[in-house]
Amino acid sequence: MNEQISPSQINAAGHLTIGGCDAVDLAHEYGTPLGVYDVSQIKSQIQHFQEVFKNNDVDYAVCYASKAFANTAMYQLVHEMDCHVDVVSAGEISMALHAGFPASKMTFHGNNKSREELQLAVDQGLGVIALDNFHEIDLLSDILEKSQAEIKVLLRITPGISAHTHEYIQTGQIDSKFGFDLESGQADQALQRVLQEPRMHMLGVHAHIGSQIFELAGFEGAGKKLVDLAADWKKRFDYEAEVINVGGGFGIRYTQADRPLKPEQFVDIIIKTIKQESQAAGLKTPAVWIEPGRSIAGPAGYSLYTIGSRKDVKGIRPYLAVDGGMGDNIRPALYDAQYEAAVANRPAAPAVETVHIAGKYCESGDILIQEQALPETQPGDILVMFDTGAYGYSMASNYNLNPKPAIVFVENGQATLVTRRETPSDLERLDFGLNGQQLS
Ligand SMILES: Cc1ncc(COP(=O)(O)O)c(C=O)c1O
Ligand SMILES: N[C@@H](CCCC[NH3+])C(=O)O
Repeated sequence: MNEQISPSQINAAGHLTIGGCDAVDLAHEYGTPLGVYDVSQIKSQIQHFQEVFKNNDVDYAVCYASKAFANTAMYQLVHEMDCHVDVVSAGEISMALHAGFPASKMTFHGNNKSREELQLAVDQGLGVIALDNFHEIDLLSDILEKSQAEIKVLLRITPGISAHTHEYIQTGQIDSKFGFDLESGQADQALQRVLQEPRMHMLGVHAHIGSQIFELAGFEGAGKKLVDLAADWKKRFDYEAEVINVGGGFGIRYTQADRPLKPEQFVDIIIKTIKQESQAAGLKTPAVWIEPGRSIAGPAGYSLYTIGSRKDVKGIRPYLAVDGGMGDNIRPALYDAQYEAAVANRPAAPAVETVHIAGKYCESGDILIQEQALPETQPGDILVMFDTGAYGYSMASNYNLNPKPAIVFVENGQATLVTRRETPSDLERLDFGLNGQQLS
């Protein structure tokens, strides 16, 4: 049996349960592909982060990086759990506001925020703008002056750390599109500029070295660099950072080959590093902010698919196709990301073969799992893919005009539909006919 499944998750019918709900019943009731989130897993990961901060006696904010997975219910849930959020677009800001998430607890990120997005952030009174470049400082300055408003800012720094992860999800190396570079003096210039802006309140520094990182050294290095920078700024510009935000990126287990530290263990070491280095440099201990996305949403998410066609090729692994694929999870095609799966209606059955799990999209690269050991399967069986909660639904597309799946939250045996499945009319709603008129 897959090591992701504990015997207590198998019910009397022999089916996998998620959050106390029968996965096969969920698939039949809500249809497939289906995203299922175990709410108690989300809550307990957030609590683990919060406990680590409390144990280390530092001021903090856990800012959920909502790009990992956002819908109205998720914003409500993380608000209930006393989190801040990291938002990166007018869409994320609007949905968070719609969900009742307080603007004051949002940090706005992005390497090319538009004037309209910055204006929205100012009008709504967002808590913090993470400034990424000089163009943005000019835009924000102009907007604040015209709106007679003020706002807190963080400076996003590129710390010059190449984290060991897929190159598409590295962000801390010098050759990066994000943030102010340290080596060339850009970061110093940005600080001096912001300190002259009467309507910007300089809160502190930010760095995010990348995503799905397992090595501690990168996080420790980023923490040290940010404290060194804060100490240097205190000395040279008489400015002391109140907040050091180390971003997210804590790696999670997708397959047996992954053996990361627990996300809160990374954070514990980051906090200790920042505390020690600050004391050694004669600085007050700053508040430590983190921005975990994947580590909160990823392990709590499961994708349910219905198994359909099968193609056996002589001498080669069979292709077992499911009713979703790269449209609801682009990660295997984009990053060669690895996942594990099981048959939800027979999770304890012994494996008899190794198959490719193929999606239904018109791309040869639409393979969700290259090698998955499975028991014998028939069309109609329900396949569960584990740890799909981050960057799956949020990166979903309508390729081949397939609708995006529904999302269900489960907890204590109760299921709640929180995002309905798209329908063909959802896909047509933005279109006009050749004559420029909406077709009835
Ligand atoms: C600025 C920033 N913060 C936080 C995150 C979240 O990262 P992760 O989902 O790996 O925790 C990202 C995405 O990589 C990011 O760009
Ligand atoms: N989308 C990426 C993570 C990028 C995070 C955004 N900076 C992934 O699926 O792994």
